[in-house]
Amino acid sequence: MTKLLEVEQLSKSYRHKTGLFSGTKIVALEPLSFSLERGETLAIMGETGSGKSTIARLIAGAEKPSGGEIRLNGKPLQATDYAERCRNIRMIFQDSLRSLNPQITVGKQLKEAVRFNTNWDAATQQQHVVETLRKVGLLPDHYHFYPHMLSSGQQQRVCIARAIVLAPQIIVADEAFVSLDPSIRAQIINLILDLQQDMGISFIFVSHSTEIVKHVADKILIMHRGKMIEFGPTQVLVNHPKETYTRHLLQTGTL
Ligand SMILES: Nc1ncnc2c1ncn2[C@@H]1O[C@H](COP(=O)(O)OP(=O)(O)OP(=O)(O)O)[C@@H](O)[C@H]1O
Repeated sequence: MTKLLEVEQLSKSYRHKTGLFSGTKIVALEPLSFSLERGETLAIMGETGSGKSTIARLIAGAEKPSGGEIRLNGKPLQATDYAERCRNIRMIFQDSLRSLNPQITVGKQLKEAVRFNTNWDAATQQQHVVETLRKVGLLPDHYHFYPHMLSSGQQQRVCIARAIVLAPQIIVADEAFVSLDPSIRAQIINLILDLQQDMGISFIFVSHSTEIVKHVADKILIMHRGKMIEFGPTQVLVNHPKETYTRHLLQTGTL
């Protein structure tokens, strides 16, 4: 059976644009391959600068790879295929709360995506947005709220609503919940698990939290200095890691 997501020999390099090292190459990601099945959750872990966000951005299409291929349901994703990728793969960024427009109501912000991606009439669009707000634990009335009228936990729910409003196949979250209070973070993580069951969405999330990763992830990908050093089912990596680095990271929570 075709896998939902296949990443093959994906790599990324940057060039220093200015200064003494102008023109020299920075290898952010050495060629790596992995795959993800429908409804699975993949956690990407590793120290700062190891390439985690680069993988997240490449999968979400926020950047172009330097090499390799990403396939969704067996079909290669082209960098130019913006509309299709936007529908199927959504990203929740680190600063997602700031990405909400303070001057536009929650409902309108969500409706924009629906308007651009469907041919539904205005009433159906609005109904779909209200349903989506319900799915993330918000009320129909929140449609008319401006972001500042909501708590940070509710704002995070809006960001999740925005990510699921087009029923994507994959959501990529890059340290999206790190700034939340621990109790709210737990609620948001549980919401994601519920959505995953209800909608069959796959999640890819970058995290430094061993506790959350063990709780949520089916598979873990460990990065070290731009290289994937280990990838496999969570139980295998936690109980029988091949690399000392993975053991330190998952068993003691230290690098
Ligand atoms: N736009 C860019 N231009 C040049 N170098 C970059 C750029 N983006 C990332 N890098 C470099 O690529 C490497 C990997 O960065 P990346 O942000 O993917 O790491 P990370 O593991 O997500 O780190 P963190 O945990 O701090 O977010 C780093 O050395 C970084 O400096």
